[in-house]
This record gives sequence, structure tokens and C-alpha cells, in this order.
Amino acid sequence: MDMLDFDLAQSRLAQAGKLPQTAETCLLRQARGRILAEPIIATHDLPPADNSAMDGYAISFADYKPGASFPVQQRCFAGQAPEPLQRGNAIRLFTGSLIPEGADTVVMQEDCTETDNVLTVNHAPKAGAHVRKRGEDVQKDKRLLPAGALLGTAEIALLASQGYEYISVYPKLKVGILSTGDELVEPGKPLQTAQIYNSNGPALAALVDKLGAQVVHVLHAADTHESLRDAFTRLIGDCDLVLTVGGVSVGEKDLVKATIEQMGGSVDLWRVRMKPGKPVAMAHAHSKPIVCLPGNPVSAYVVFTLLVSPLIRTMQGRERVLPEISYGKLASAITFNETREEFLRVRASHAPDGSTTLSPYAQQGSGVISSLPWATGVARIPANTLVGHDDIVAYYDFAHWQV
Ligand SMILES: Nc1nc2c(c(=O)[nH]1)N[C@H]1C(S)=C(S)[C@@H](COP(=O)(O)OP(=O)(O)OC[C@H]3O[C@@H](n4cnc5c(N)ncnc54)[C@H](O)[C@@H]3O)O[C@H]1N2
Ligand code: MOO
Repeated sequence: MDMLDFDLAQSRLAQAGKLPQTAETCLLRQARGRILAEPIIATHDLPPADNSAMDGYAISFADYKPGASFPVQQRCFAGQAPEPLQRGNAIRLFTGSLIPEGADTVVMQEDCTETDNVLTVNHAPKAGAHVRKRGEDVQKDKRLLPAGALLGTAEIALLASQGYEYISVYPKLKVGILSTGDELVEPGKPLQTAQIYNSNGPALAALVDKLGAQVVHVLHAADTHESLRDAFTRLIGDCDLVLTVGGVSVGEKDLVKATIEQMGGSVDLWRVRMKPGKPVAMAHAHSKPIVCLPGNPVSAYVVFTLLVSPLIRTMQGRERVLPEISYGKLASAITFNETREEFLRVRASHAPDGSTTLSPYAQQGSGVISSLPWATGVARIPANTLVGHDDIVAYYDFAHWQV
């Protein structure tokens, strides 16, 4: 199988899974991170009625002249229904109180004095001042959110303001993770000679969780067909999507792809023109997609971020599958020129003039885990192109690509 172009691989992976087929009901309070299954239409105008933006007094602007005083007809608190305003009068009101019929202007209390139920206005008001008009924020029947919207804090605020207690969301995508390799030990256990801790299992579980999918299993298999087959049987049975990590290159114990084929699955894509991440594979078994990530921890992290996250978003039913890419200036003492697209771990800094500078981590090896908490994202160096200091390059921010 030829090495595939990176962008082509990204779009093929993004289309490799099924869209959600069902929906379920979710309490709004528990909906953060869920995906809307149907568009949200405004149930009513917001605000539902004209109301005051200030603590003060409602008057009819036509009644105002310098030195005018107004008998205070009523005190109307937020949540109460005001009387109609009589000509020449004022009604005391508070932030959120409804504007009485016949009133059109609010004088804030700092601009007037009230003595013995009579109001004197000390500063000329502006006609219509401090009135929040019905429907100025949201109009009934307007489409507020599309199906596929990710529900974050702001969306929850908007839905609550429209009176939603429950909403229709897609079921959580079920993801299974399989790490492989005889040299690996689970964190918490003692480390023997020639062993290292399994960092990819927990890292991938955290990345899946951050995207709002459900981690159903995090399994580990030894480098044998039998161990891999047992794990695949469980994962394919219980999950919508399976991610494996390690054992996908050309070593004598790299058995992941061969095991999938032995089980009747198909390997649809293998090797992408990217660094790190070249040996990534995509397969299907029992109609379920399997992505086989390379074992080097940075390769697995970058491949998940750039190639697996779009597939997860597709299967979650999200409206937007590919997050935004921005651009920045590379700040680097060395130059880069590779035959693959190279993704450098960089830290972005933003200057007051709006420019972004991308500083690469000093060690770019695909096993250098210490670069990961340091980096804010990856900068893309195009294949077969000499790129160095001050060159503008594409930037994939983890803050956008890992949610
Ligand atoms: N002759 C060649 N050798 C390699 C090639 C190649 O094209 N020709 N490709 C290299 C590239 S690029 C990568 S990336 C790796 C990926 O190999 P595998 O996916 O088969 O991964 P492993 O060999 O199993 O492991 C690689 C490396 O990562 C460590 N590892 C694996 N899993 C974990 C884990 N869960 N937690 C922490 N560390 C893990 C493992 O110990 C190895 O050091 O292949 C190159 N080789
Ligand atoms: O993905 Mo490999 O990391 O290119 O070293």
C-alpha cells in the first residue's frame, strides 16, 4: 500500500464511520459536552416583554420638561405586573421590572430624587432610555442552534433561557482502546529491566473522554495473534469505534494489521505521509472502524489529534468535523525540510499586534513525551519545502483539535 497524502488520509478517516442513528433525552443540567440531535428553535421572544435595564422610574417621555415632578403611582418589583401609567405620573421600578403600558422611558435613580412619593428628575432623560425591548435578544421561531452543535457552557445558558429542561442528544459514542506490546507495564506496578510504563493507554483514554465520547474499555494485549484476537473480539462487540496503539509498523511482532485480516476484517489504509505518525492504519471489522495508531507516544498523540478526532466527531454527529487551522510565524534557529508533512510540537504566543509566533520544542523525537504538556499545538511544515525562521506556517491548536 502506498503512503497516502496527509489531507486525503484526514478526509478518508473523517468519513470512515457511521453517523449516529438514534437520539436520547438528556437533562439540560447534564448536557455539557453532548451533541444536539435536532435543531433548537426559539420557543418565545427574549425578553418576553419590554423591561427595565436599571433601578429607577418609568415615565412617558412626552411628560418630561426641566424641573418637572411626577407623583409616584406604584412601586413595581421584577416579577410583578405593573398598572397602566397615568399621564404625568411615574412608576417606581427595578432592573427586570416590566415597563408599564403608557411608559416609554426609564430614568435611573441616580438621576432623580423621590420625596414624599413625588419624583423630581434632575437630569434630562433620553427618549426610550434603559428599556430592554421585547425580542431584542431572541425572536420566537428563530433557529438558535443546529443539529450537531456541541453543547458548551454558552449553549446551556441559551437553552435554559428558552425554558428547556430536557433536550434531544445523540447517544455517547462508545470507544474501545487497545494498547499492545510486551515491554509495557501498567502504571502502579513495579518496573523491571527493559520495561516501560504504558502511557498511551491512559493518554488515549483521556483524549477520547475530552472529546465527549465514552471510553468503554482500555485493554492491553501481548504481541501474539491470540491475545490480540481476544481483545478485538471484546472491543468490536462492545464499542462503535476501536483504537489500537503500537504494533503497526514493520517489526516481526507488529501483528495488529495481520490479526484484523485473520479475523475477516479489511485494512483500508496504511501509512500516511506525515511525521510523526507514518505507520497509522485504518481498518474495518464487522462494519466497525478500527484506527491503528503508531506506538511512539508523540506519534499516537498527534495522530489522534489530527486524524482520529475528525472521525470521532463524525460518528458523534457533530456539525463541524474539522476544527479551524490558524497561521503563525515560526521562531526557530534551525530549518526543516522533510519528505513527509512534518508536525512540530510548538508553543504559540500572541502579540498585541495580533501576530502569532510558534516556537518549536527543542527535541522533536516521536518518543519525547515531555514535549506534550509543554506544547499548545502543532505547526505544519509542508513536505519537500525548506522552512525556517519567520516563515508563516499552519498551526493546529490543541485547544480546538482536542475538543
Ligand atoms: N524499520 C522500520 N522501523 C520503524 C519504522 C519504519 O518505517 N521502518 N517506522 C517507525 C515509526 S515512524 C514509528 S511511529 C514506529 C511505530 O511502530 P509501532 O506502531 O509498531 O509501535 P511499537 O513498535 O509497538 O512501539 C514504538 C515505540 O513506542 C513505544 N510504545 C508502544 N506502545 C506504548 C505505550 N502504550 N505506552 C508507551 N510507549 C509505548 C514502544 O515501546 C516503542 O519504543 O515504528 C518505527 N519503526
Ligand atoms: O510516526 Mo513515527 O513517529 O514518524 O516516528
